[in-house]
Amino acid sequence: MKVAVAGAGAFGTALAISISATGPVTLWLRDAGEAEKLDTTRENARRLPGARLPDSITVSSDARALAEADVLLLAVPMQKLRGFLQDHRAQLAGRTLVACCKGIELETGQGPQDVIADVLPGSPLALLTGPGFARDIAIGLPTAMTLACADAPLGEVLQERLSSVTLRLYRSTDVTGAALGGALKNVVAIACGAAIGAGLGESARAALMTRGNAEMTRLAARRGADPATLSGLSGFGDLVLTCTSEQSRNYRLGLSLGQGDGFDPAVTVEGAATARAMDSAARAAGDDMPITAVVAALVENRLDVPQAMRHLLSRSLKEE
Ligand SMILES: NC(=O)C1=CN([C@@H]2O[C@H](COP(=O)(O)OP(=O)(O)OC[C@H]3O[C@@H](n4cnc5c(N)ncnc54)[C@H](OP(=O)(O)O)[C@@H]3O)[C@@H](O)[C@H]2O)C=CC1
Ligand SMILES: O=C(CO)COP(=O)(O)O
Repeated sequence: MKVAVAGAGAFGTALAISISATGPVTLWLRDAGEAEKLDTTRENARRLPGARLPDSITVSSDARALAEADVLLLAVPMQKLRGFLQDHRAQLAGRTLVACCKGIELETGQGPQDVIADVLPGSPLALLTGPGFARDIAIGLPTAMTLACADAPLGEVLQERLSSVTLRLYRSTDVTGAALGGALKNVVAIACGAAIGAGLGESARAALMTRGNAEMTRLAARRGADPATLSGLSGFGDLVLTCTSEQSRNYRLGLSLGQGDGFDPAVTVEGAATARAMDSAARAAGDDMPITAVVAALVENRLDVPQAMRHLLSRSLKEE
């Protein structure tokens, strides 16, 4: 089975390194100059400095490399996924597509699996998500993630090929639940970073994580997901990681909002657009998503952190 990773950002590079331990893999990136540099230096100095590319990784910017793969891991940011699929529709047709991004498309409210089905209907697809920082995966620290695939036999094949000695993949057939967990934990991480950045304390963070988890689970269940998925790696697991570590870009954006600092707009922070997309969808559907609503307001500068916290605390008292 020929495997390629599309997108040589931090995560795509880390996945290629991990998968190369058990077989050859192609790492595809769109920029020919960057591809040449990466191939020569064998280090992604821009996105994942310090991690060496093993010889079993072939670097390419040639779109034909996409067409040659049986399985393609899509490691581009959520808001760029549709454009990537449209640009390479011909090469991607017939391939098994594994979405590795976490988020909800701002314009449509769709998750990665829906965007793939929209652009390339009928493509066999899966989702790779869960708690794992690119750097940890790249240097071989122990990591467990979720491989979600509605087609159970295909899920088993992918789980077998994409797992390694240090990257342990658990299978699920609940693609909706896994996708929503991965998307929404980033929103809660922004809220937690904002609380810590504003000096509101660890108790506030614990409250946000717990009520955020309740919000994620409620929404996922309403959309047909198994609530148990949200207690697993792709939900609770990733929520814990992202809400407690400064390695997380979503958490760091929250910290900067709480501290009143600027944040580099070039950094990939999926939770910002996802909060806005989910807030609109929740309002339209009459769903109660208070943490998502305040994060959307924070990233749109409609509220500051003290106002956001006052808003959450002044809601009517209820049963847990
Ligand atoms: N980093 C991490 O620890 C983890 C990330 N993820 C998820 O993986 C996804 C990607 O994140 P990450 O790798 O960190 O992001 P980065 O910002 O590090 O990299 C994004 C990559 O996507 C490429 N890209 C953007 N648009 C396109 C396009 N239209 N066509 C081709 N390539 C494109 C960029 O290329 P260029 O350099 O040319 O702009 C860049 O290489 C996100 O959804 C994230 O949530 C999931 C788990 C862990
Ligand atoms: O999803 C991640 C870890 O599981 C990475 O989180 P950030 O995108 O916030 O850096």
